[in-house]
Amino acid sequence: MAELTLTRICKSFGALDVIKGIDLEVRSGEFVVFVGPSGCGKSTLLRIIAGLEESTSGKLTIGGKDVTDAEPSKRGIAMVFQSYALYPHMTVAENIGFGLSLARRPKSEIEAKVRAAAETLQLIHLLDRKPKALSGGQRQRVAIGRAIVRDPKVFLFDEPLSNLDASLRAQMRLEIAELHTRLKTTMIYVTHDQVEAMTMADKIVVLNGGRVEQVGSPMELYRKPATPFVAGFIGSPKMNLYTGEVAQRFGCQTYGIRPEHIRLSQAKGAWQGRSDISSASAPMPSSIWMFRKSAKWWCGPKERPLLQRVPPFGRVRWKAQRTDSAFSRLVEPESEKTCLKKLA
Ligand SMILES: Nc1ncnc2c1ncn2[C@@H]1O[C@H](COP(=O)(O)OP(=O)(O)OP(=O)(O)O)[C@@H](O)[C@H]1O
Repeated sequence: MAELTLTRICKSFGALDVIKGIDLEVRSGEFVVFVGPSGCGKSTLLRIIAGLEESTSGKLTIGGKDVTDAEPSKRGIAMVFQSYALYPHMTVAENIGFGLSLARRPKSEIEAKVRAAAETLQLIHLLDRKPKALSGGQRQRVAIGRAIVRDPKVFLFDEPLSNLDASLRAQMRLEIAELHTRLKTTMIYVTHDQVEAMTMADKIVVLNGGRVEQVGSPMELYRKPATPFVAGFIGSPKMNLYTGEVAQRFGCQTYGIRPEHIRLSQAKGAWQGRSDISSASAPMPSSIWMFRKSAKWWCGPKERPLLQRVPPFGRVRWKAQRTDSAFSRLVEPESEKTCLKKLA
C-alpha cells in the first residue's frame, strides 16, 4: 500500500525552479533514499514532505490523506536533522520527550515513551546527561529518540550522519538500518553519500536538477542505469563513460564500463573484461552499457548487434581494443562456440 504519494510536485524560490514536477510513490514500510548532487533539491523535497516548505504546485498524500496544505504537526511525520537540533539546557530525557511535552501529553505517558525509546537506542544510562556531555553518535541517537516517541507514520532523515566521522558513520548506518527492521516504519532518508544509499535503501530515488532521474533498488540502479547520469553517479569508483562510434550505422554513442569489470590482459594494448550475467532476463552483460543520445537504456535485442551473440546467462568474456581517440572497436564478444565451451 502506498504510504506516501507525490503528484507533480513543483517548487520555485522566486524565479528559481528547484523542484520540477516530481511524481513518486513510497510504499508502507519502505526505506527510501533520495540521492543526488549538491543543489539537486533533495532537502527541499524532504522539507515539502515534512510541511516545512510549501510546494508551489502538486499534491501530497500521507496514509491516503491529502496533506498538501496540512500543518507539519498534522502529517504524522517525524524528522531527524543533520545538526541534531538538541536543546543544550535540557537533559537527554527532556530532549527526547520535548515534542510530547509540547503536545501536553500526560507525564506518565511521556516517561514511558522516553524510556522505551532510550532502551531501543541504548541511551538509558545517559538519560540525565546534557547534550554537551555526549559524543556525536550519542547526540544523533537522542535526535532519533525524539523522532521515535512521536510514533510517526513516516520518518524523515536529512543527512543525519554527515557530521560524524567515517567509522561512527558506518556504525550509525547499521543502527538506523536495524531500527528500520525493528520498527518497520516508512523511512525517507536524504544523503549525497551513495554508499549510504546503496547499503541502506530498499528504493533509491536519484534526483538531478530538480527532477527524478531514476527510481529503483540499489542493484537495479547499478545493473541497469537508465541514463548516463545515473551510470556515472552510482558505483564507486565511477563507471567509465566513453563517447564514440562502434558501427557507423549507430553513429556516436555513449558506452559505459565499470572499473571493477576491467582486467588487464596479456595482449599489448588490449583491455579484457569479464561480466556476469546472472539470469536470462539480464538484457546484456552487466559491465557494458550503451546509451542513446536520448539517454534511454538500450535493451532491444535487435539493437545490440555487438552483443547479440552473447548467451543469455553464464560467464562471458569480451575484449576492448583501445584506439587513440574514440573506441572504434570497443566491444568484441567472443564467438558463440567459445562462450558455450565456457558454459559447459
Ligand atoms: N529558501 C531558499 N531560498 C532560495 N533558494 C533556495 C532555498 N532553499 C534552497 N534553495 C535552492 O534550491 C536548490 C536546492 O537546494 P536543496 O537544499 O534542496 O539541495 P540539496 O540537493 O539538498 O543540496 P545539498 O546536498 O547541498 O544539501 C539550491 O539551488 C538552493 O540554493
